[in-house]
Amino acid sequence: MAERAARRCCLGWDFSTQQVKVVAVDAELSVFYEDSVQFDRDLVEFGTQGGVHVHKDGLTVTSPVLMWVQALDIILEKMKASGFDFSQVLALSGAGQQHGSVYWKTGASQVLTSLSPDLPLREQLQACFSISNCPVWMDSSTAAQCRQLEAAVGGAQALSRLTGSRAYERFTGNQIAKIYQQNPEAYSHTERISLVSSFAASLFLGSYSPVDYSDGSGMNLLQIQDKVWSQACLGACAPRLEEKLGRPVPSCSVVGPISSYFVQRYGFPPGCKVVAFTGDNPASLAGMRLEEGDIAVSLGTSDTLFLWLQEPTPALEGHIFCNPVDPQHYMALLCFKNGSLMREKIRDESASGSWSEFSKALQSTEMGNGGNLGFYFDVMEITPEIIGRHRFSAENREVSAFPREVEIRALIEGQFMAKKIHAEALGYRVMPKTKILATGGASHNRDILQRWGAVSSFSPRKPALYSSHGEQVQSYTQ
Ligand SMILES: Nc1ncnc2c1ncn2[C@@H]1O[C@H](COP(=O)(O)OP(=O)(O)O)[C@@H](O)[C@H]1O
Ligand SMILES: O=C(CO)[C@@H](O)[C@H](O)COP(=O)(O)O
Repeated sequence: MAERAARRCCLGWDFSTQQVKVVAVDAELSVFYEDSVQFDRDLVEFGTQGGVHVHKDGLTVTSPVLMWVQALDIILEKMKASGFDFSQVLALSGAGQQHGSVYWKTGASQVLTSLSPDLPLREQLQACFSISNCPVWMDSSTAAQCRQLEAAVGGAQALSRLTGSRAYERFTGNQIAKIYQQNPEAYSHTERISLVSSFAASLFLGSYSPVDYSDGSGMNLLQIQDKVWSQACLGACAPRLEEKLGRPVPSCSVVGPISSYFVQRYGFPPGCKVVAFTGDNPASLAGMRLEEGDIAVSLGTSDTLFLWLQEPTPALEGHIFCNPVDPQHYMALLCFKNGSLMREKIRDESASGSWSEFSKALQSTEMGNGGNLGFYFDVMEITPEIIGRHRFSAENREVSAFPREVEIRALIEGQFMAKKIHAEALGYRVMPKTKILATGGASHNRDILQRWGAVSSFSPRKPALYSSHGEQVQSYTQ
């Protein structure tokens, strides 16, 4: 305990789809404290599944904002109970699931700046939001708003050149437009709109934290080259939007010292710096120290593929975001919605809910699956827009079912084949020195990673595959 008390550190937070996580990192970059609060397990009163509520239309997907606030209360109390020495925290920053948005009610900023250290955040912030269920990245209910936005700026290609992406249903500008159109009263009572990342930073700051360039690129609102809001896009989405968003800032900006609430309640030093929070994928690019030529695959709730780019190359598929490390550079990203939750479903149906049974099935089947192929999209996919389960036998006939081991391998090979095909179509190239770095919950599963390595090796140039802990899972030499 004495040693822990003397350890100066920085905290990293992650407000992701299924949980809030924290890590403490010391001066040698060693992680010496980790904790998490899982929404479904630890906050059952909110009744989420996978951290979200899927509405009756099957398209609208939201999360309760107070669940995120309470998760922060719980995790800080757990840290305090474990004897964590907050006085040694020099700075903190973090990440949030991308695209989700939080709507602060008029007067909320006053509450944020005058929080009482005697009460948890949840109790004090309950009346601070004009929308209690926040749209999140899994939402695909804004097709109409997407078409309106593209029409307003001269088409999908023009929007992509300007903001890095054609209109996507989960992107925040389209979500804001839907809220303005369907609930104008709530919109007019909103004084500030945050992303999940800048919302989390605002809690620590005790005032509104700006949106950073990198996460701001996932809104269909930011001109990614000039780093300013596009007036055409703002105007197409909702009135008086610029004042509700505030000015965007570089992702590495120090946005201020920690709020006195955390100093008094937990013992943080008053000088503890809050660095702008960003999106979880940009944060992974920074944290994995991705270099040019490397490809990262994040296997969180979503599966994403991303890489560092010098120059933006906007297209009709995939996204270009501002780079979180170097504001002159960019990152490219592909997002697949049917990631971990789809794997969990097949695990439950075909492997008795056990990852080790799932692994055994992968080990007992051959690469290529005897010619059987499967593509599994239980929810409307993002890349490409498709839904349903599609299985093909070795004779290329569509079939309705596979034996369980074949089903499991078809899922994993199909998921990674789709990633490879879409990535190559966008010009991602696996070079002899390419490292493929894997992160996210499913990257702990060596058997899944090994199949991914095998699918990558269909390429004539063969990469090495690493887990986020730097362990080489598979190496292919020429
Ligand atoms: N051993 C494992 N094998 C495969 N998937 C796993 C394993 N452990 C965890 N996962 C998956 O990781 C997912 C959560 O990943 P995580 O990166 O924590 O998500 P998020 O950050 O989006 O909340 C779960 O949905 C789960 O399916
Ligand atoms: O929509 C995207 C990226 O564009 C998702 O990747 C979200 O950022 C959610 O991330 P995870 O919770 O799956 O890590």
